[in-house]
Amino acid sequence: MASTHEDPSALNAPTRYSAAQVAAALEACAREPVHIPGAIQPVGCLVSLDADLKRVRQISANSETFLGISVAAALAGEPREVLGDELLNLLDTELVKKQHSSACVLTTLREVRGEQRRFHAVVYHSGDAVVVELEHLMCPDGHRLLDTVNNWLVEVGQLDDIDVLLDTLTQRVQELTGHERVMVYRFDEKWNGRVIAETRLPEAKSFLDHYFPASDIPAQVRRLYDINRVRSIPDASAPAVPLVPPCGPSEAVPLDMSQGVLRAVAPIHQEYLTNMGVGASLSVAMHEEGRLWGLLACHGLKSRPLEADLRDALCAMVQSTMPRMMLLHARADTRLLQHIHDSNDILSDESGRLLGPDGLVQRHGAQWLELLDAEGIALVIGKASCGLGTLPAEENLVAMADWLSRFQQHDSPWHTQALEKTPLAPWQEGDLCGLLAVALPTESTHWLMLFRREQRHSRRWAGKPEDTPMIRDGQLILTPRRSFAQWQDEVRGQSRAWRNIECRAVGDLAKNLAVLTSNHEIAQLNERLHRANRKLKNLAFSDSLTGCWNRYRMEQGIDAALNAAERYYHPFALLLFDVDHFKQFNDTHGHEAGDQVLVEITRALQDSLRESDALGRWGGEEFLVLANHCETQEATRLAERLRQCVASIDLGKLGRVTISIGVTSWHPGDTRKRLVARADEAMYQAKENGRNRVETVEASPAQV
Ligand SMILES: Nc1nc2c(ncn2[C@@H]2O[C@H](COP(=O)(O)OP(=O)(O)OP(=O)(O)O)[C@@H](O)[C@H]2O)c(=O)[nH]1
Repeated sequence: MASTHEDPSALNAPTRYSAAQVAAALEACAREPVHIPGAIQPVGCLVSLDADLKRVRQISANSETFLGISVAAALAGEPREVLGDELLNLLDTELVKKQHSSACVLTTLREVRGEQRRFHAVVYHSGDAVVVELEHLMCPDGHRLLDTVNNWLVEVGQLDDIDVLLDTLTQRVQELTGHERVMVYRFDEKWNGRVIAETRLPEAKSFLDHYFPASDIPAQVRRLYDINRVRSIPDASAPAVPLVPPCGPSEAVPLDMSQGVLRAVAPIHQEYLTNMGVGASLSVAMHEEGRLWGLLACHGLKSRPLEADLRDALCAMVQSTMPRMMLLHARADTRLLQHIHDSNDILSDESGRLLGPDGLVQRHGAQWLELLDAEGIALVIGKASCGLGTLPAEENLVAMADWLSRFQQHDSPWHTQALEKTPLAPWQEGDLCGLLAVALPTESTHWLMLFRREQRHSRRWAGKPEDTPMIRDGQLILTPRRSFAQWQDEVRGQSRAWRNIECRAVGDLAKNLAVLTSNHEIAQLNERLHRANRKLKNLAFSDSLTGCWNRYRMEQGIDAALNAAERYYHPFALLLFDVDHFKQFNDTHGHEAGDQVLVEITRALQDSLRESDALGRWGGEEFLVLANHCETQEATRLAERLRQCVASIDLGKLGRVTISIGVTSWHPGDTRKRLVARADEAMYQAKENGRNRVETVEASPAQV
């Protein structure tokens, strides 16, 4: 038999009951007033007094056998006669004067039928009344119990594994109380219980790993566990002892016994225990950060008297287990977060270049998938996505992200175990039915998504849940289950649930990814800006035909050289040249061929110049060489070398060209204009003197 739904309360209903009928039955069950039964269990005796402790209001019908005083005498007499002076004084000082709102435990000696008896008293306020619940203390051995609790405190501190911790707790409790079966029962988010640890004797059947539907422990019973951690039923079949009178003198409802230990067992619960084969039961609530987390549940196959002191010691053991368990949970959670943070520590790849979204997912995705136990990870950025592992098609990822962007809050994770039950169902693919999605904080259309596969599993229920409901007086009511024989259903269409800590880890991951992808976008933008700047700079400073410096850049170069020369006396020279008979060349071979010649000359000369020298086009077919750290003689030698270089260029069918070079060198007091004019004069002389030659003009003596 297979069931695809998740709600165990629905599981309780065979198909002939409607959902509304089941809901109404559950609600009726949850209203059952279990805290005001008007009776107690026979293991003790209850006395309720006026708040000023002057009058007995109610007493349980077993007072004669328990305290040696008849109900009539107790109600007519003084509280002192019922409880004894010692307890009455303690009540006054410990509960009334200190205004305790929760229950206190007191012990007292009192004579009963000529014999001194020791009593354990749980005392508490209930409405206007002060309530005293008395139990006999048979063989008080406080030291043994203190030792047991102390030993447990030491042992608990040494256990580093939650499963071992809970198993050990059930073992120690079983050794202490002798119950045939001791279990830790954990609630899920829908209040179904699952037995996660168990110690039992061979005669008790195992409930380990079994589920109990939420209706087994209805809401009002769970609420009682928030008020009162312990529920002890030493004899499940013992008849209840009524309170006399049934209500307090001025009250219309029976006494609220939420804080006590003797509260009578509701008939429905008695029937439940009997059907389960349980003769005695003891449950201690386990809270995690104020919320009921589970129960330590002890079952005796027969009735099993339980010393009140032992019950208190057991409660202390369970309470001291919870902080340790929370610590171990917190440690495991911290480890997960730490792993996620560690994997984010690498902000760039080995070469120092920032990785883009795709690079990041490819590089770290496998690790994240392993840590988060997921099948696929995708980063959806607007209309595009990148990812790793098993994922829906890109258009489906984008459609899901689009829906999330429009309909979900962006500051908290969105998750599901069953996509088919959400509006994202149309885009679900295959068995990827679990999704955890977090918006990147920088951009609401960017989503980090993790997918989990369906995790089909069987749930073993303790008894067939359909056994529960029945029709009484034309109404569906919940009755205790009659059969606890194992029954199994199969859960389909669901992935493993996303834990809170996993949501947090993915939230942190999304934050880091947002920073990394923004950094990458900024880096890319910078790179583009840088390239554009370089291009602009080249355009502004270089000659478009030859690629050498343009006139503007050359002027800057001469000015810089002039400054360096004036300040540090760094000499430099200018070489101005143009192509001989270039007009004729152009006329013969065409302007384009002329251009080609200028390019060839530039390439050849640039190869033969030093790094510190610069070649620039001064205008038309005129070029300038700025030769740094260079005096006239050296400059003239350089010019000669350049002349020869040009003359040796083989232009194929175009033949060869020559250049005439005018050289001048810096003299103190020179300006750019003066320098260029001297170079021009020198070049003119070279032309005049026959071309294809070098001439030098020094500064005039007047200038020197
Ligand atoms: N192809 C080409 N020709 C250019 C360029 N700039 C200037 N010229 C030409 O260069 C020639 C220069 O001619 P002129 O100033 O008469 O001098 P020349 O013919 O070289 O004679 P000399 O300099 O006296 O040897 C002109 O025909 C210009 O059109 C250019 O960028 N490309």
